[in-house]
Amino acid sequence: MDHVFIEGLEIEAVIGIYDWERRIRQPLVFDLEMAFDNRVPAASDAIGDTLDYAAVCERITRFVAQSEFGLVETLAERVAAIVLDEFKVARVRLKLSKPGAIRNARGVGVCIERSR
Ligand SMILES: Nc1nc2c(c(=O)[nH]1)N=C([C@H](O)[C@@H](O)CO)CN2
Repeated sequence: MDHVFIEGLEIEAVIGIYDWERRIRQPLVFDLEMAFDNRVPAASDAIGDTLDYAAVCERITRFVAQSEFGLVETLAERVAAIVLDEFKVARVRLKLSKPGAIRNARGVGVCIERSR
């Protein structure tokens, strides 16, 4: 199966379980791999036939920037649901990284794969 991917989408949000984390915004990084048959847009050369990665980035950014979840697990699940429901994607693999959350680790977070 083909994919459309988004790599390193950076968005700041309120995220975390500690009191100090509720008072600041922290950077989050999203990587997504979305199952999509790219043969149709390849044949038509029409943006309307694509899974438009710009539209997906815009929607995720709008949602995440106003979110205030405690766990990265919750946020990842909600973003995956938006991609599946609103963009008619059959399967999405999503990695959500919270860089700088743990000293000496480049990033921590979750990887999930969900399908409709
Ligand atoms: N599996 C998880 N572990 C932890 C999370 C989380 O969201 N999922 N969050 C924290 C804290 O918010 C941490 O990021 C602050 O350093 C700890 N563990």
